[in-house]
Formats: sequence, C-alpha cells, structure tokens
Amino acid sequence: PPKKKVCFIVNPISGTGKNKKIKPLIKKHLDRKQFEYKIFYTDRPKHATELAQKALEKKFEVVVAVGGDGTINEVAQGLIGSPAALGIIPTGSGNGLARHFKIPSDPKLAIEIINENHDQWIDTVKINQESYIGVAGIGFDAEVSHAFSELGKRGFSSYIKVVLSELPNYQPQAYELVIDGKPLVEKAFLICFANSKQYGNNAFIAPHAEIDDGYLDVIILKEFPKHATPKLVHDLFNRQIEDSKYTIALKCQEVIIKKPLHYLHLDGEPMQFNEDVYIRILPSSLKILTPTEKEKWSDFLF
Ligand SMILES: Nc1ncnc2c1ncn2[C@@H]1O[C@H](COP(=O)(O)OP(=O)(O)OP(=O)(O)O)[C@@H](O)[C@H]1O
Repeated sequence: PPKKKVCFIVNPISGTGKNKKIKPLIKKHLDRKQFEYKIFYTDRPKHATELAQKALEKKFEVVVAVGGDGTINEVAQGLIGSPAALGIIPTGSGNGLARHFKIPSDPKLAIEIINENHDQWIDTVKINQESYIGVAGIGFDAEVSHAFSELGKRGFSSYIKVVLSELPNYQPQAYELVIDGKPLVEKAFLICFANSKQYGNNAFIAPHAEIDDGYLDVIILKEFPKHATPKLVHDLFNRQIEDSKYTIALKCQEVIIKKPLHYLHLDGEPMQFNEDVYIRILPSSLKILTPTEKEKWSDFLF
C-alpha cells in the first residue's frame, strides 16, 4: 500500500531545547514502512499555521506539531475542519494539551504514539477570528501569560517566578459576560473558558471539562481573601477547584465577553481584543492522534 504522508512542524524555540535533537529521533523511531515524512521549522510566530495549510495543499495526511501548546494551537488553526490528523510531540514548558491526551513527554514515546496511528475527533473553540484547543482565560492567568511573554525566557521555573511576582499586587476585575444568552456580571480573579482540563503542569482549572462533549466549561474564580490562596493552589493541583466556595462552574456552547478587556490568553499565548469577544464551541472539528487505551498506562511517565 502507498505510504502515509506525515510532516513535522518544529518550533525551535519552544520549551528548553529538547526539540533540537528531534531530527535523528524521527529518523530512528518513526515507522517508515507506514510513513514517508518531511520536517519543517518555524521561523516566527504564526508560521506554524501557514506551514500546516501548505501541508494540506501538499496532501499530507498527518501533521505533527513539535513544540508547546502555542505551536500545537498554531498548527491546529491550519487543520481545523480538514481530514488531516494532528500529531503532538510535546517539547514545551507546560504541555497542557499533551498532558490532557496523555501523550508522553519523552519524544521517542511520543513518536511511537504516531506510529500507532490511532485517531479521535475533538472539539475546538472559535474565538473571534482565532481558534484554540485547550484553555483560554481572562484575568490573572492572562496577565501572567502576558508578563511571561515579555520576559523573553521560557521554562517552568521562569513561569513560577512570574506567577509569584504578579500575585501579590493583582487586582480582580469586573467582567460582563453573556453565557448561552444569559447575562452575568461578576468580579473575578480569573475566568477561564476550557475545552480541556488543565493549563499544563497538572494545574487542573477545569477538572470536569471533556474535549469531545460539545461543551465549553466556564470556570469563574471569584475574588478571594489572601489566606485562601494555599487551599486554592492545593485544589487546583488536586482537581478540586470546582468544589471551592470561590468558584462558579458552568457548561455552555457560547459566551460573549463584553469589552473593555485587558488581556486574554489562548493556551498561554497572550492576545488583546479591542471589541466584544465571541467564543463558540465547534464540536468534532479536529482529528488528533492519541494514545490507545493500552498506551495510557504510560501515565506514570509524567
Ligand atoms: N522561530 C521562532 N522564533 C520566535 N518565536 C517563535 C518561532 N517559532 C514559533 N514561535 C513562537 O513561539 C511561541 C512559544 O511556543 P510554544 O508555546 O510552542 O512553546 P512554550 O511556550 O515553550 O511551551 P508551552 O506553551 O507548553 O509553555 C509561540 O507563540 C510561537 O508563535
């Protein structure tokens, strides 16, 4: 039978440099009886979307994002609505999406998931002219992703430093939302619009989100007293944030965020919107390569 065409889109700056060695690993571990392949490198933000669109034109059937959540989203933007499957080799600093799907952070094992060729349709989220797969948010998380991008350094420890320096002075803001047609005004520390369960690094902001249920989970973390912080951090990492008395959690299909809005982040990438923001779930709009049930035992690899 003819070989499947797979291309790899590598972000050379993501995470802390693991992807510099990806070329020999692909050569060694990709099943070349099944696949023929090409590797492309991104040289600027948004380039991954263009490369993914070109890959569709050239009839690639699998397009693999090698990078962090930012790169995965950019590749996904080019693939949504097409029959091509998105593969993931996580080399970012948080890897929220890879963790959601239980794709191992060891590139060799992630390549083996691609070899299995097991796919699944997932929902994606449309937000004005952009799309994302995992989690978008306004408030503190958006502020952090903005400060992180200004820092020019990547990696988990730089991220923690930014969180700790922003936290003491952060002022909760009032937001005006329309959720499936119902208005809601709330002062919040952050509001997150989740398709997947976590930000990355096992911080579960939406523990009940399902990526293929046709719904978006809105999590509103209200203003809270300083002394509640340690318990909230505990809840975040133990999938209990929705049980907190400071949290409102809702499932919906459509949200409008009324302007003015400071920052918003899409899977950790900061954005600014100067108009009302329309968020809408697009059910079963992206095919993605995921581990089989058997491979999910590799859970402990994280
Ligand atoms: N050659 C490049 N030079 C500079 N920036 C790039 C280049 N290629 C891609 N980018 C940008 O790098 C940013 C970060 O990428 P990505 O999210 O994949 O890595 P990360 O932030 O380390 O991982 P994570 O999101 O898991 O924390 C993206 O916004 C992407 O647009």
